Amino acid sequence: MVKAVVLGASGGIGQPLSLLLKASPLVDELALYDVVNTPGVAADLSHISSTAKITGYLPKDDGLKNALTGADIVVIPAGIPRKPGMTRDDLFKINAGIVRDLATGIAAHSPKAFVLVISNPVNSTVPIAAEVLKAAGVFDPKRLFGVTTLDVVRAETFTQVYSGKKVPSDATVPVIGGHSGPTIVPLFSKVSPKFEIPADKYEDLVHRVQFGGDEVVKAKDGAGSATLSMAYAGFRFAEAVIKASKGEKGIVEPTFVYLPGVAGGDEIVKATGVEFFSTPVELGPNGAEKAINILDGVTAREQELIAEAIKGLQTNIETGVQFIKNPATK
Ligand SMILES: NC(=O)c1ccc[n+]([C@@H]2O[C@H](COP(=O)([O-])OP(=O)(O)OC[C@H]3O[C@@H](n4cnc5c(N)ncnc54)[C@H](O)[C@@H]3O)[C@@H](O)[C@H]2O)c1
Ligand SMILES: O=C(O)C[C@H](O)C(=O)O
Repeated sequence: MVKAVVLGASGGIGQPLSLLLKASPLVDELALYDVVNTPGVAADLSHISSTAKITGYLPKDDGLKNALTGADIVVIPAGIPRKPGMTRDDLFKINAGIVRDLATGIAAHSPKAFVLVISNPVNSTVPIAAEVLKAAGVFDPKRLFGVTTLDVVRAETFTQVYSGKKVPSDATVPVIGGHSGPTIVPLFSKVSPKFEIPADKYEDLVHRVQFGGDEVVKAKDGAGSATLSMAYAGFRFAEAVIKASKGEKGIVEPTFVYLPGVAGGDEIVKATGVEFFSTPVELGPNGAEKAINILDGVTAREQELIAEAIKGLQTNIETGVQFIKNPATK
């Protein structure tokens, strides 16, 4: 039996993500939580004939507790999205508190669940969730993930656009680092099986992967950021976590994790100097079983991109950690 919970289920990401989870044969029970509209969204989805039993909760009547109790996997797309001219870090002021409060609920009501954080800025909201879980004494680094799958999906898509060739279906373009502008580092040299990127397209391709989110924010013109592609990516990652938890072997996805708590992570901390980092992670029954170090043998240009990413990440991570450790200074 798998119980999935979506926190922020009535939003632009939350609704299509809930639709995909409701339609999935991997999910037996689906609980939707938001500060608005969940009874309606749940009623609507309940008419779909897939097997997942669905319920909707609002904050009243212990809604968060009831949604989370018994959860195996909790996906968090709660929080405000960007408008043109904003960076993801501009969302911190509001979203940091939202993620802190939801993580507090998870610590109390579903401390063993896999927690997938979508809310931006991911580079800071994941450290916030980690600090909340640590303070409650229930932090398991193998079970907390920042969802960076949309960067991987974009890298796969744009690679095809720029090369004019189909990326083999068994190939993943690894994207490492974090989830904002220059902290996003696609490693085209590490695509396996090998896939040549035309040299004259390389810089444009990297830029599109790093700033793909801005393209959508601009096109939506004040109506938010990526929602449908994010729901697709969020579902892809949630499905990977669920399949691995059921024993399926060989599932590897890049994701933003707390490295010191994941096997293989220390080596990456040594190389980067940061404790939270997105890297390909082998998933298993307990979550993140192994952080895979793909930093060796990257190109000189990729080396530069990684150094730039680390600078940004250091600040973002510290901002998140301090928000919980020293709330008075915020
Ligand atoms: N990780 C990624 O790759 C990625 C991609 C796209 C968007 N995002 C981020 O995801 C977040 C959501 O984006 P969206 O477009 O769905 O926004 P949205 O405004 O459409 O939806 C957010 C939902 O969160 C709900 N919410 C607010 N406070 C809440 C709380 N305390 N508890 C529960 N629900 C709460 C709102 O009511 C709303 O329904 C944003 O922060 C956005 O930047 C991340
Ligand atoms: O760009 C955004 O603000 C949303 C999201 O992080 C994205 O990459 O699309």
